[in-house]
Amino acid sequence: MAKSHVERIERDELTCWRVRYGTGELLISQQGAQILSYREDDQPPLIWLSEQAAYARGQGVRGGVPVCWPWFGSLQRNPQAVQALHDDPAAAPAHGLVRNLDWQLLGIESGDAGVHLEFAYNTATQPLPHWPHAAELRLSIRLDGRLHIALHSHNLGASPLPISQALHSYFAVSDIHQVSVEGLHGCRYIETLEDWQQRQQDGLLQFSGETDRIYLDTPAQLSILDPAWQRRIRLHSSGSNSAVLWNPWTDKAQRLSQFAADAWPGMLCIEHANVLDDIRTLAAGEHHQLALSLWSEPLSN
Ligand SMILES: O=P(O)(O)OC[C@H]1O[C@@H](O)[C@H](O)[C@@H](O)[C@@H]1O
Repeated sequence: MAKSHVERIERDELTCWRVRYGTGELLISQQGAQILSYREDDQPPLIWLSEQAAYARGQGVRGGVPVCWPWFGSLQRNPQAVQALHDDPAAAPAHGLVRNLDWQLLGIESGDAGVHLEFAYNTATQPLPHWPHAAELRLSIRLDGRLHIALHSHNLGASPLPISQALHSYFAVSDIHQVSVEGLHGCRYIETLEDWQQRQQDGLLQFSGETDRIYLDTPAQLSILDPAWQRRIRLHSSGSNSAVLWNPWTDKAQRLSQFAADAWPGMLCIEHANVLDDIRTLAAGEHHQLALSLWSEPLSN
């Protein structure tokens, strides 16, 4: 029977929970309900956390799985309907408003089958700056040999609520030059580094320079093939048909906060999302769930 254990710890200014189940260990901060790291004892981390991460109030932590909501990326690059919910789109921060705020921990269930934590953020009781709308967010995190993350949005208002969002997951890889992403063949993508031109993926995605792409019509199953670490990270999602693939490479790495200049070969972001023509408009009272399960398999499988 796998053993489980949950303990509350402080990392500098942030309250966190360290969660163990069997060979798995998760670290989660209350700020942003952000998964900071995830590893299984017998292998390198699955989720990457920067060596230069700062655990400071009001500042996103570099790495883990930040929640981007109620918009993803630059608000001004979002469809007009998403921008219109904000009082001042030109002054809005990237990646929405909830990644730097404390969420409420609703409960922890720990048992033989796994450990489950549930966080909530209610914009009716904890208003967001310049975004005067009522919605409840829930983030469910379950560790049971695999990691399951579900971001649930509920429109509490009387009008339709258009949102974009993402689980901005940073994955740990042996060396970005050697990994491939499987499952994107045939998908349209927006090349944000070249005037947001639309292109189409042909075959596996491999990396040879700065990458910042928005893939559309994405399937429910993607994977990261990592021969040097002899593993494949499986990613199964629901409620999402878009994904952002990002590696800053050499130059952008030097400009990023909390990011060592030589850290870029060891990480890859695959951000399961609802962006561009995959944004979701929740009718009054409607719910939407964006979910991701991840685990690794040895390459012989
Ligand atoms: O530094 P931030 O706000 O966490 O954003 C990191 C990256 O997030 C990615 O989602 C974007 O596509 C990149 O363009 C961006 O640089």
